Amino acid sequence: MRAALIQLRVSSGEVPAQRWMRVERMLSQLMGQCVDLILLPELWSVGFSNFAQYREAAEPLHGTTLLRLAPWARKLEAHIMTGSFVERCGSQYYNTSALLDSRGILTGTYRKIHLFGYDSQERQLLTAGSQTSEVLTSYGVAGMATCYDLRFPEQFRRMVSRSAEMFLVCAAWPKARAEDWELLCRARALENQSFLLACNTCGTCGGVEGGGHSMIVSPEGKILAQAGETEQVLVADIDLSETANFRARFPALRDRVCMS
Ligand SMILES: NC(=O)CCC(=O)C(=O)O
Repeated sequence: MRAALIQLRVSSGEVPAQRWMRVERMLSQLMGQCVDLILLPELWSVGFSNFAQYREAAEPLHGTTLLRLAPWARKLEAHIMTGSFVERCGSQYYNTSALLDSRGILTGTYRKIHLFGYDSQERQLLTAGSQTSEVLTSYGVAGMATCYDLRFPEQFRRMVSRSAEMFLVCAAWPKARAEDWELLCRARALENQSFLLACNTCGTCGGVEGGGHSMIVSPEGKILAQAGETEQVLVADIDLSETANFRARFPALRDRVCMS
């Protein structure tokens, strides 16, 4: 499987339309590259730290993000994990990401469970999701998660218990905690013997510098590909049979003991 992570620069000085233009340009550059799965970061259109814009930027589930990305999924014949957007549902607002299949059909959604309360208004403005998300794709079962969720191993273990074989993570993780980012991405992959694809932002939004370093981690916890600190598309080939092979060779997941 060939994956492409669109590490987008999200800066306060820009309007979402400018980011959309760059995203669509990067998607058009993927034409002919036989990419199977594309990921975008967390709240890339509004900007994670642009809290004052959340309400105005909110959209229904089948809103702008899905409507604009679905034709790209069809054109590129690739799954697209849309990154997250502010979803409006009745009077509630969520940090929601979606997975489109290569026909542009919505196959999975995830509402961020762990909202970030430190130095952030996310927890005041949004409602937390309550369900993990495991989506059956043509490449296996994908578990979806968002940024701060990386600090909660029980969420990833639950997804593995529900058959996840790889994790798709969108993020707006700051440079200030870059070491945590790498450590947590590798730990969640290794302890769950699963591929982990994590797509981050870069640029400075609301005074917070995005850390970049989007990465693809193997089920053995090794970084297979990693972006730098600037805007770029990270493309890498992944051998998904490694998951089953490693789980059979070193069957730690079979030795789980129920602690509750
Ligand atoms: N967008 C986020 O969830 C930020 C998380 C973060 O900065 C951290 O966990 O540290």
